[in-house]
Amino acid sequence: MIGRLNHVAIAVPDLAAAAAQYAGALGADVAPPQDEPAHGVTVVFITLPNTKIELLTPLGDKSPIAGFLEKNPSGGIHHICYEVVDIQAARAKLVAEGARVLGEPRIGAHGKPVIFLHPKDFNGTLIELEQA
Ligand SMILES: CC[C@@H](C(=O)O)C(=O)SCCNC(=O)CCNC(=O)[C@H](O)C(C)(C)COP(=O)(O)OP(=O)(O)OC[C@H]1O[C@@H](n2cnc3c(N)ncnc32)[C@H](O)[C@@H]1OP(=O)(O)O
Ligand SMILES: [Co+2]
Repeated sequence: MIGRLNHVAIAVPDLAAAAAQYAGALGADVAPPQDEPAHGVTVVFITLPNTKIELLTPLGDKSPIAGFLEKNPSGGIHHICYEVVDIQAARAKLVAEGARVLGEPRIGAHGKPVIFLHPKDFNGTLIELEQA
């Protein structure tokens, strides 16, 4: 069911510093910051030849990544995002298999519907699915 790796997301305490490090020390193609108020994060996308990196920092006082950064104050890998062809079909299959799907599909940073799967059901890794 899952297809291409769309992005690996890294939660960071200082978005500007992390973006500058990727652009400078790592010589990467770094896009400007993008506020995503519906998701409680500000993101910076970094385009690699075979996938993307999403740098994330909290936006607002109810960010879903606040707890993660409290536990990992220097930052860390927060989620991985796989593409699926049909998000509703993927959601129905995962619910039928007993996985905890975190809410209904919502429009993500690429203007496409996304859902999240609880990390405790997937080897300690938070999974995002994005409709391709
Ligand atoms: C910009 C839009 C979009 C895109 O298009 O790319 C995004 O990427 S938005 C990204 C941010 N949004 C989300 O993460 C939404 C889904 N996440 C959630 O609903 C919550 O973060 C969560 C996964 C339910 C965790 O909630 P939280 O309150 O922070 O933690 P808990 O205390 O409930 O945690 C339980 C348990 O899980 C561990 N945990 C938490 N987060 C992660 C993680 N990212 N990776 C691995 N494990 C995680 C946490 O440590 C707890 O474990 P124990 O301590 O063993 O109990
Ligand atoms: Co993401």
